[in-house]
Amino acid sequence: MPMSRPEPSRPELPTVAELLDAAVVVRLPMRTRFRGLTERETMIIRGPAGWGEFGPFVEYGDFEAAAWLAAGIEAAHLGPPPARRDSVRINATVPAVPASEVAAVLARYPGADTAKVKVAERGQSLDDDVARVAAARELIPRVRVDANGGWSVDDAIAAIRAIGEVEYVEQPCATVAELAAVRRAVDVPIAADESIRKAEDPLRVVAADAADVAVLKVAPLGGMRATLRLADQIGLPVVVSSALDSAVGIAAGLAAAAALPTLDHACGLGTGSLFVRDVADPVSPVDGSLAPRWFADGGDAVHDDLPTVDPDRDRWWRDRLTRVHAVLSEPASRNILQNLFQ
Ligand SMILES: O=C(O)CCC(=O)C1=CC=C[C@@H](O)[C@@H]1C(=O)O
Ligand SMILES: [Mg+2]
Repeated sequence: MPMSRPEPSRPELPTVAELLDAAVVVRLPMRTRFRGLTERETMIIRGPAGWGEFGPFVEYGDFEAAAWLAAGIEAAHLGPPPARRDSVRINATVPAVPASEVAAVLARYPGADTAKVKVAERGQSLDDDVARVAAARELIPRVRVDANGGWSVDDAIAAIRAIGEVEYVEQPCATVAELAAVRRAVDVPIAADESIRKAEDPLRVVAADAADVAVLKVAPLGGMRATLRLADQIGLPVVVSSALDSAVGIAAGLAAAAALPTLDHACGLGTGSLFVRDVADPVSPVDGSLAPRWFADGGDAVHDDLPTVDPDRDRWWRDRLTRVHAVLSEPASRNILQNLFQ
């Protein structure tokens, strides 16, 4: 069991100079296209409590990125919350690959009993989805699918019927009202992802009876403690999932998952397998589970030789960090920091 420590007292919000000094921009090449990406750019930042990650996707604006920065600062300056378990069951993540490639993807998740299969990929057909899910189902006991809001209500109902039994369907449509309509029409459980992490009010999915499962991502929700607080408020079974983070962000996801009072579903924290190269030694799941790790003195180490970016991209990320830090420092953003910093 990882040691439980008392919660640290509220430190000062680090200055932008402090963060910039301790930040490294990296570009991680990927094995397969995922979320339209073949490389993942992100920033890792060292602080007194270890490494944290600031990796909002490049198209995100500064306001949306503020929660991601809060998460990175929390990790680097406060460290993880007390753990309640020493391993976290994870799902295999199957990108929208041809059915013939599913076995090779699943082979990277030894012992996993759950696969999350991407569906509704732009430019592909329902037949592609049905074939990909069937290929996964042949090899693994439990399959969930994620449509990333790509279906209309009618398309979702038809697709869910064609795909057949699954553990749940994640974000079949874009809006909360559509999720609720699909949920009323089918027997399959519905999970909300974008409807929580991109929502002004993440609890609307509950008020609208729109979901059976909450997919929670540490970075867009503003950190590990924010994730735990939302898990408590939302009152649905939770799946902690990655934001396609480097090993540093995954460590924060694992820490949040390890700190939850209850965790009954496999978590989407195995996306390290999608990278050809990461910021630290990759760890493969053992018996379908990952042990929490933390990148700090006395814990795990990030590589000395990091896959850094060219000066233009480095400057772009540093400018972004500077702007987003300014957003986070505004009084109106204090709620994002949840009173964790002075
Ligand atoms: O949940 C998983 O198995 C992996 C994480 C994952 O699917 C995602 C990570 C990052 C961006 C998202 O498009 C995507 C998701 O929608 O859940
Ligand atoms: Mg999702």
